[in-house]
Amino acid sequence: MIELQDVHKRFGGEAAAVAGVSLTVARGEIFGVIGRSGAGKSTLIRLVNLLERPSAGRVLIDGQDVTALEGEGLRALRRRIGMIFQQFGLLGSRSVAENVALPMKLAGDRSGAEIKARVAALLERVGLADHARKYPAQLSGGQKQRVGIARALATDPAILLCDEATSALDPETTRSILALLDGLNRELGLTILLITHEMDVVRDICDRVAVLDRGRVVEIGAVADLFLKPSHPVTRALIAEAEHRETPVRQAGGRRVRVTLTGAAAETPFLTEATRGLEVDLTILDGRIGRTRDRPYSQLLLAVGGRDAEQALARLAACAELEELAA
Ligand SMILES: Nc1ncnc2c1ncn2[C@@H]1O[C@H](COP(=O)(O)OP(=O)(O)OP(=O)(O)O)[C@@H](O)[C@H]1O
Repeated sequence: MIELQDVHKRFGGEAAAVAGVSLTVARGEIFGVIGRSGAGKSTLIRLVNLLERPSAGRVLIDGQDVTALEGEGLRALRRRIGMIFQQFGLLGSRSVAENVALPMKLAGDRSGAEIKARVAALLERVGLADHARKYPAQLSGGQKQRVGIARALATDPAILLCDEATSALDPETTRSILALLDGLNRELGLTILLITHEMDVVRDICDRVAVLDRGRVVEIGAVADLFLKPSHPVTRALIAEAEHRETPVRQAGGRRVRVTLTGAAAETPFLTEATRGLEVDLTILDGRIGRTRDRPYSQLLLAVGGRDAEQALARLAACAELEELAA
């Protein structure tokens, strides 16, 4: 659906903002790109709808090379790709309904009555049916982003690009906007490419994620895999920051193992089962329990000692992924 092939973007003589990125976003997927400030995220997402032109490489949408599109071809592409922004990008002099109607008016392929009906339906869907006549300045940040989403969907795009769409919002409003995007993805099969510097956003809503560092993808994969077994230092640091913690502070004797379970197994009493009837000293040194978009996970750092430690570890290994760490 979205395919970037060895895409580069250089501004003047500076180091390349995007330095050879290749990735594919499947139809109907929510794909996240995460990275620190300056990593090249905004540039990357703007290359998809050609708000920026690649210096080298190709951008394909549904198999079509769009890199060289101009004029009507480019306008048609932008109607297939909606976009929302951190600062919402609404026109302050237009009402909510007028903001949402604008892309349809510009496209010029719907009657006034059709536009009116579609604006009403879109505002209803984003929960703003009662705010059509208001102006952006009268809305909260979350409401403004809802207008942004309605406007982005006005031309019925198959793809939605989200450029730090929740970064200006508080945590609760962020969750409500993510829930809206999640629902739209499921209902409409909307493909969503989002960029963010927040690992929480990726964990809650994305299917897959790429980590961008200095214009390059340093790690890519399913969110649960990357989140629970990060291999690149940048990924590790982003996760540690999101969880507000350093590596474990507790100490205990015995063998140190990291136990990871995802899916239904994560919600079983696996510690009880692993130690039932055994003489084991089990200390939980650290733990992460939560869920990614599609599955629950439990990841515990344990110290396992006592006479039957071996047996308990064997039982754990049978139901979980087990990684032994240096003591
Ligand atoms: N129009 C431009 N002209 C010159 N340099 C640019 C332009 N846009 C971006 N850059 C540079 O490209 C690099 C990547 O910027 P970009 O905004 O894509 O990163 P980012 O990961 O989105 O960061 P942030 O989250 O801070 O926006 C930076 O060094 C930036 O200064």
